[in-house]
Amino acid sequence: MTLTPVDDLPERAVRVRAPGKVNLSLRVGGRQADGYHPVSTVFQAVSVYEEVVATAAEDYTVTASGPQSELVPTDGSNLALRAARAVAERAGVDEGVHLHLVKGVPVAGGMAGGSADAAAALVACDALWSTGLSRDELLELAADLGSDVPFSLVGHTAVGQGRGHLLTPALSRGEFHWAFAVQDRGLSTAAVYAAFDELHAGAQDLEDRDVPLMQALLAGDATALGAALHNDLEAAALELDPGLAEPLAIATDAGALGVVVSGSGPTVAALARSRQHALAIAAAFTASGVADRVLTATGPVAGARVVAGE
Ligand SMILES: C[C@](O)(CO)[C@H](O)COP(=O)(O)OP(=O)(O)OC[C@H]1O[C@@H](n2ccc(N)nc2=O)[C@H](O)[C@@H]1O
Ligand SMILES: Nc1ncnc2c1ncn2[C@@H]1O[C@H](COP(=O)(O)OP(=O)(O)OP(=O)(O)O)[C@@H](O)[C@H]1O
Repeated sequence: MTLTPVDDLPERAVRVRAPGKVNLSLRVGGRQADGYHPVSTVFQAVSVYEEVVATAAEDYTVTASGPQSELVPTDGSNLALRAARAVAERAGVDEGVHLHLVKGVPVAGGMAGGSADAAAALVACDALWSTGLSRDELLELAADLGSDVPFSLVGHTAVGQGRGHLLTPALSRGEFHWAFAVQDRGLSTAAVYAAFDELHAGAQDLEDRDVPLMQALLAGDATALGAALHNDLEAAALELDPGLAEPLAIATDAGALGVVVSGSGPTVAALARSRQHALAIAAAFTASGVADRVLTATGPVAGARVVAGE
């Protein structure tokens, strides 16, 4: 098969874009026998993107560019490379691929950057090799790669249950505006869940706690959404990284409608009234020196999709 060359892509190459996420609500139960925690979460995909360019090759290799790309492993542990191998194995493909990752999502930042790479690689390899895997097959491969990978595939807004991998689409009206305080230092997701165990003995009740949040989304009401933001991992992230109290406070002072640690942190997500207000909160983060980098974004946005080379 020869794919039509598009813009600067070589022949037999596919470019895919996948979004990062914010957990608008993340409720966590007690650790299960398999080492994971049952969660009830509401994901929103945001316009902070990873790009993956997959080029036909004999071997499996990966390179990365963009902010913090030096932190991304380029050996077999790379989640995107593992995703490519999973597609090949499932579809019986006997060739390799070179993946180039353009990092836009913070690394180890709680916004699912590695998961977005994996979701993008699944979609890219499926297209590159014309494997024609079904949506359900891709979702199954995604869940095996990581709890957040299925959501990076589907995007928009969804409720996640189980490990976070069982998704139900949720209705959301309009566009929400965000400012993010990004840190160079990452937080290990496993370490944050372990700190959560130390802080919380016994299971939490996960049932029906997000009715006001779902209503806020349905109404497109940013003020109500801001009031409903919630993260059970926030105290654990703050325990491991007490400095995160500063961006949380700065965003509140700057009039954020709500502010929350994103997933397992350390990125802090502030919900703004408008695009202008998001820029003002980002400027407050920068001026006060509480972030190594700032981002502004909107949500919800689509999941992993081919942008060139199909
Ligand atoms: C914090 C969140 O980003 C919220 O969406 C996710 O729960 C984490 O998703 P992820 O990074 O894809 O996590 P995985 O790669 O599946 O798991 C990494 C580690 O996090 C812990 N983990 C993850 C998900 C979960 N429901 N319970 C857990 O205890 C486990 O120690 C696991 O070994
Ligand atoms: N393609 C990848 N990009 C980034 N990190 C990767 C990748 N593959 C494996 N990793 C490893 O996974 C770790 C977590 O990376 P990631 O950027 O996905 O964290 P995260 O955004 O906090 O994840 P989540 O929000 O899903 O918990 C990194 O420290 C890195 O060692």
